[in-house]
Amino acid sequence: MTFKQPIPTIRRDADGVVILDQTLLPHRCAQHRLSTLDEVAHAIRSMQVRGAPLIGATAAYGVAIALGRDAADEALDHALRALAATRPTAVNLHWALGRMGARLLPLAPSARAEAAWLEAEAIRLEDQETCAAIGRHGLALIEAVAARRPGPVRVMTHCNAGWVATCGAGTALAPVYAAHARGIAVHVLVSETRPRNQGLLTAWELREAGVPHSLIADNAAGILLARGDTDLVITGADRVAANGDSANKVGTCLKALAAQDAGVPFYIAAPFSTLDFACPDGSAIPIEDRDADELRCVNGLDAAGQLTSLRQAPEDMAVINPAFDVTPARLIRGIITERGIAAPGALREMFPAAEPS
Ligand SMILES: CSC[C@@H](O)[C@@H](O)C(=O)COP(=O)(O)O
Repeated sequence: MTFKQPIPTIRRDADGVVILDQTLLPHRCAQHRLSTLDEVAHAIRSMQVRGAPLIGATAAYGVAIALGRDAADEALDHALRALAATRPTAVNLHWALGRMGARLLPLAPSARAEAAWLEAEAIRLEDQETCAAIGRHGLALIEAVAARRPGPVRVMTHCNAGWVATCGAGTALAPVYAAHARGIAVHVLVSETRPRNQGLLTAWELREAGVPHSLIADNAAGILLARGDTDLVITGADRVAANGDSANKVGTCLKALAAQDAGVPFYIAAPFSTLDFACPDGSAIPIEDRDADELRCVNGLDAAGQLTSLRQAPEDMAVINPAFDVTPARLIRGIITERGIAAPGALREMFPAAEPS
């Protein structure tokens, strides 16, 4: 059964795109139209759109939007650079821009805008297929647990790697949706994911889909793993190095360490476009540092139901805010891709023809 996004995370609208604004979720479901390169770059930087596969698709549409105004070599070069500068860690962004550049640079300027729209649409549609295939491969892991013991299969995840973060069903949540569709009982443990609380997006989309879940504090993961309340951990990734080291939302590595200690298998689910064979290991993955106010302030609804930002730490409090961490390959049982589940140390053997992104 093909997964249909309840609200498209991105769709073409004439010479622009309409996005689901993730900065307002889970409190408000609002869509915005983006019609300039600057608006697209801002949407990615501010995380109105976020999640590695969706960032890549959005950037591809951003190129098409820019070329609709000016398709000369300089304008194309400017669009590719401006979008590449928005966020450093998710390699899908750079993969998508590389693909757009390779497709468009050889063309005459007059042919570029139309070709850019077609290529961006292709990236979006391919992501739907990719998510579905990740779901099919990951489903086998959930089925294996369900066959072993009664009761719901308890899957812990971190951040949001569901449909909201992609153009399809998601990556880490795709196996969960596939299991739910098959009638296999699952219960998802959703960590909050401070400071940006992407776990709330995960809890929101699971609730909308009727998938049982519990929101947990990030710091509760250790005890829930140690006392045997978790069968599997599955998270997404923003960049997987050639040796299998995987960057994902900060806090992922702590879950992998706790999972290893508790003997719970830890999996990464990511499309092939997240594998970066040009990056030898995790130490070469650029880690994004984000604004200190993400920690000093919390967003939520006030008593009148208005979205508001509350300061919880003084304006001048020193903050360190890395947005991602790197989970070493030795802690990862497998990487669930659309082409199958690979052992992290065997990516090159499993995908020998892979081009560096
Ligand atoms: C399918 S999304 C995979 C990852 O991009 C996701 O787990 C993640 O870390 C997202 O980070 P974000 O900073 O919210 O873009």
